[in-house]
Amino acid sequence: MSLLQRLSAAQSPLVMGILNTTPDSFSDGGRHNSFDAALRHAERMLAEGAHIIDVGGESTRPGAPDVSVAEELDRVVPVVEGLRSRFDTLISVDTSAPEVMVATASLGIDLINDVRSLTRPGALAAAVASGLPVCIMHMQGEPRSMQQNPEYQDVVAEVAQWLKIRADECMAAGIKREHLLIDPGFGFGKTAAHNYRLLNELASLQKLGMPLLTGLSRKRMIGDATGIGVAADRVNGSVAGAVICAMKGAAIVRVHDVRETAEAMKVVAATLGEQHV
Ligand SMILES: Cn1c(SCC(=O)Nc2ccccc2)nc2c(=O)[nH]c(N)nc21
Repeated sequence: MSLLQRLSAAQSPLVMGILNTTPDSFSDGGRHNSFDAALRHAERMLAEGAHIIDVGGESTRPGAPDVSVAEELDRVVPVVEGLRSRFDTLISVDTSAPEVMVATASLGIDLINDVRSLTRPGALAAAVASGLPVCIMHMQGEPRSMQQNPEYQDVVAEVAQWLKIRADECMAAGIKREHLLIDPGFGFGKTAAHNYRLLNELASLQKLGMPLLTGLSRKRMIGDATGIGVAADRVNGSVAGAVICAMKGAAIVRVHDVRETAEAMKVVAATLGEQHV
């Protein structure tokens, strides 16, 4: 089934497993090992219940070095080919580069996941030409500086307004409305207070009429609330966040800890599924 078909059939959010292809995410740093390790990681996430694998070639952490398009292509294209040939899974590509969108669209991906919402030169045209569903995400500023001093009058209203305007611009450029997903961008130019206000009022974004994708897994906002400094140790808080997103209407949750999240989504499905007893 296509991504959109899966979304409409689901009783609880689809689980999007995060697959990092950046060599620094593997101890040896070698390219070959990174490829094998990435495919093994994807295989494990699929076995644990992931519906979508999100393949990213560029780290968007504050302070992360810029990655050339060539380097991003080198990391992402082989992994997408490997996933497509080995597994039956939905694939999203986490990129802002039009060249990467074009290259991976021809390989058969199911979603463009651009944290910059197609604002790079050529990205909007590439997304329109691909005919693929696109997730647009709110970010205040740029990854390098976005966390220095995030400020809003009303973060929920401003994020909603920004997403509506950007969605309208994408539709005006030729992206079909049913191909647009929206995302509040937890951690992208927000303080902990901003992030938790957005989480608490997530349901209000449903008025925009597009499926919600959320990604708070292992992020600083979870660390702030739990006092856990090491990202990989933030599993319980991340699963709690995914459940809150699910109960407030998220259609896709982007996570590191697939097994734990997929189990939690079964409890969500049991809860939300009981509409007519
Ligand atoms: C690619 N991508 C990212 S990368 C940032 C990240 O995971 N940081 C992070 C991860 C682990 C620990 C600390 C920070 N976040 C989103 C999101 O929230 N929504 C969508 N749609 N895509 C996204």
